[in-house]
Amino acid sequence: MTVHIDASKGDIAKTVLMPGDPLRAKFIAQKYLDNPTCFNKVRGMLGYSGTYKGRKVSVMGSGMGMASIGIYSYELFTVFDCDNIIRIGSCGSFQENVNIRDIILALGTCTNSSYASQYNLPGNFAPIANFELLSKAHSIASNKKLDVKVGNVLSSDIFYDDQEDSWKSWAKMGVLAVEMEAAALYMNAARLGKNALAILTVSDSLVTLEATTSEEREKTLTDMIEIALEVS
Ligand SMILES: O=P(O)(O)O[C@H]1O[C@H](CO)[C@@H](O)[C@H]1O
Ligand SMILES: O=c1cc[nH]c(=O)[nH]1
Repeated sequence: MTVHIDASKGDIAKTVLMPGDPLRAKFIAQKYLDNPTCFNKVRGMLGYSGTYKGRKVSVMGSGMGMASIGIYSYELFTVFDCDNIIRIGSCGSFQENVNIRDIILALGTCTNSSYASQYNLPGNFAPIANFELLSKAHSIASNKKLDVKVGNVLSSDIFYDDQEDSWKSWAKMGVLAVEMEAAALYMNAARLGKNALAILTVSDSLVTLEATTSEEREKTLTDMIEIALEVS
């Protein structure tokens, strides 16, 4: 038990799916897990464990931003002995060929956050996905005939950016999309010798300005959720 997660060690599976939104965690648990039980309600950050195809799996909200997922993923990895955290989130496209509802496997992350400064490295760290989780997700998506994109994303501390066009500089470097958590998750996993992957569904496009509604973001992310559940 921690001040943020009111559970005992055995309550949480080795693999945890983490959407940003705790209500998405509840939706996934109720729709996909057999015998789901809620292990956390602290701060409304709902967490559930159950079974999927006979395997124990947990799903818990991470909250928005690197500070929030930094806390929850650190506690899941260190106090609850979780081995794998798969973020399932939404993102905004930076590229013309990345359309809304497309799925991205975040191979690597760029960030404007200072999260890595805690490690006192003599240079910059490149946060990357766990290769086994990523290749498993990729083959599951291929078997489902889903055309997923694999590449770099930006994990940003800023949702409402005063520099409206700053994303174009990342786009020029081939960065596919922006979200707000993967870099911190990948750094915690690297530091603690654990495994992480972010699977993202494009909810809006900074290129075309198209967007999905918040109801769609909560309920229509089924392909991404099913890939993550199959990986678990
Ligand atoms: O859909 P989630 O997982 O919350 O992810 C994205 O949505 C939030 C911003 O609306 C940020 O958390 C961002 O990373
Ligand atoms: O962080 C995010 C998530 C979705 N869409 C965005 O534009 N930014």
